[in-house]
Amino acid sequence: MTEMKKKEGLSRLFQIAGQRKGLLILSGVLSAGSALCMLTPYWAVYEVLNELLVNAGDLDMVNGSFLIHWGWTAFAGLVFGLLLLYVALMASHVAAFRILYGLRVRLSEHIGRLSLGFLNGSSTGAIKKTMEQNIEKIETFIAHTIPDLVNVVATEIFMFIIFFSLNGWFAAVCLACIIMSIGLQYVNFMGKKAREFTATYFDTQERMSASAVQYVRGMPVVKIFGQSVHSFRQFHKEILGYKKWALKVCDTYERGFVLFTVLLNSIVTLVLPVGLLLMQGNSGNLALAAVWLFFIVMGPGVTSPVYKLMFLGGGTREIDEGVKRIDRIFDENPIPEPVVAKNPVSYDIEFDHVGFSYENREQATRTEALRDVSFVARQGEITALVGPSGSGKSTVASLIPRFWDVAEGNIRIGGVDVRDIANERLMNLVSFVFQDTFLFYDTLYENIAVGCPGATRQQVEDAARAAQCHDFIMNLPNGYETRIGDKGVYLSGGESQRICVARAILKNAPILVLDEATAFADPENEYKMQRALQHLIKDKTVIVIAHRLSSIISAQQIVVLKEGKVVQIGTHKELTSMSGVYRQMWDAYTDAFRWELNVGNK
Ligand SMILES: Nc1ncnc2c1ncn2[C@@H]1O[C@H](COP(=O)(O)OP(=O)(O)OP(=O)(O)O)[C@@H](O)[C@H]1O
Repeated sequence: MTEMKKKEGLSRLFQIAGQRKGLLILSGVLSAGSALCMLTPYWAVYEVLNELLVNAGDLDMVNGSFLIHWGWTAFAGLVFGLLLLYVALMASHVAAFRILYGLRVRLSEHIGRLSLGFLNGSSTGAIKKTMEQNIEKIETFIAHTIPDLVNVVATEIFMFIIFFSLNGWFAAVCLACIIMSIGLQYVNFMGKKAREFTATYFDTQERMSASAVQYVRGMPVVKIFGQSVHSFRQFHKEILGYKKWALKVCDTYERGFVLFTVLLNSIVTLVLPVGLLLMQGNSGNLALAAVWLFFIVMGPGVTSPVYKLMFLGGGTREIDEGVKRIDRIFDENPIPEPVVAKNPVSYDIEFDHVGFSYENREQATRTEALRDVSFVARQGEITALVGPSGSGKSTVASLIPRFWDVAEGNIRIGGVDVRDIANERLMNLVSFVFQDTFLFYDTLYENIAVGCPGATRQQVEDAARAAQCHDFIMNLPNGYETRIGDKGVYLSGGESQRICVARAILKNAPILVLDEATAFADPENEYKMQRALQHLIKDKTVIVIAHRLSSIISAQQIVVLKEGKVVQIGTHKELTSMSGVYRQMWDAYTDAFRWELNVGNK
């Protein structure tokens, strides 16, 4: 892989395509053969013109069967050419889909080895786009662009062989037109400045579509907060920005493009005077006249492959960008597996002087999230993490299953550093109920059963009962077989979260991390869920991140974080009996509660 990553642009694309060299060479050869066959009509036109001109004085002398023979030859050439092209495209498609399959498998395997932090972050949208669209673009390159490219180049080469074999002067005029126009396009589009220019143009285009999406998506917020003018102003600004660059691009490339088109279409204009000059001393030369006529009729034919070449070039740039994004994921380092894996037998979690910073590679910055964090979460106890927003609670929880690796200190499970536990084993040790629930597009049964693939139906239903979701599932039209998202079946935030809790209950891992797990529940369900959790957490190491302090009063230990540091540790009783961050939070919480009651009593 390392060797592969060094290449960029077209050479990188050809390197990927090279994985199925045999099929692609076959496709190229067939495509070139098809180009050759497709030129038979040109040859036929020349032969027919020649026959007609030679016998122009007495058309009765024209050999009719000769003309019909060439007519059939042209037809056969076309049919055979199309047939070859069909087989060539079949070969290139087979190659493309095999390469795509291999790439997707390798990418999936690689993503499977990456840290969960990378996957859980904002990059998931980009990964999805890479897996779907960017890989699809490679299909376009291998299945279409390569055979097209071979076809276009072969057509040009064969055409010029025919042209030069007929007449060097006329052929040279056509060749000069083509070389000059391609050169002009190259200067127009390939210069460094032009590339930067195009990049800015694409950026403004992307910003405009992003802004449009935001405008539409944020419509409820925009309406409720009366921000329509401001929000539309932003969208309007992006449209104007795009317009400015679109006009600039048109203005800049206009002259060059016009010149390119004029030059390409000037073949006949140049062939005519050259023919006149050649015919001057040779007015009776009918063979030369036939050739001249041939160039007048067929000369412009060499230009269409050039146009095709130009569009192929434009498409290749976009594919190249897609490959860069694929390589960016391959560049992401997998989570290192321990050389000698150790297996913890007890499940106390110990944070020992842990320090951690989030890294933003694009902007080359770091955000320190945790500093010198030390505490022990004991097995069979609930450890609650509390603290103001941004104090690092979620970060502490995510470091346990190695979403990221610590920068300083150690995290140990049963005395074993998490980095010394095999990744799969670590994943089996920890159940995580996230703040943002995730349900698969599948039945509710499968959504719960995913927690423990070998579970029986009874176990799945028991888990659902414990998480207080059995009743609402049974009220749905197809019960456990209801598919989420189908026929307008959607679950509320609380219901989705309970499905995730059921999944965690079924997994029955010795370590349970609950990130705001009961946040969406109404008081009655919260009580029921608390009871279910009580049952679930027996003998387990439980870490709860909670904002509603009432839900963690009974926790055996509360770790209070502030600005990434542990500022207090104790039980609710101990922490409320002393001044400090927790007391302030508790006072604020109970004040808010009293305020709510007072308002409610009025
Ligand atoms: N993926 C990330 N990339 C960069 N910085 C991050 C990332 N996630 C969190 N942070 C930063 O790390 C710090 C701690 O965030 P964290 O989410 O752990 O806090 P929290 O206490 O869980 O907050 P909240 O209660 O609001 O969920 C914050 O300053 C936050 O901005």
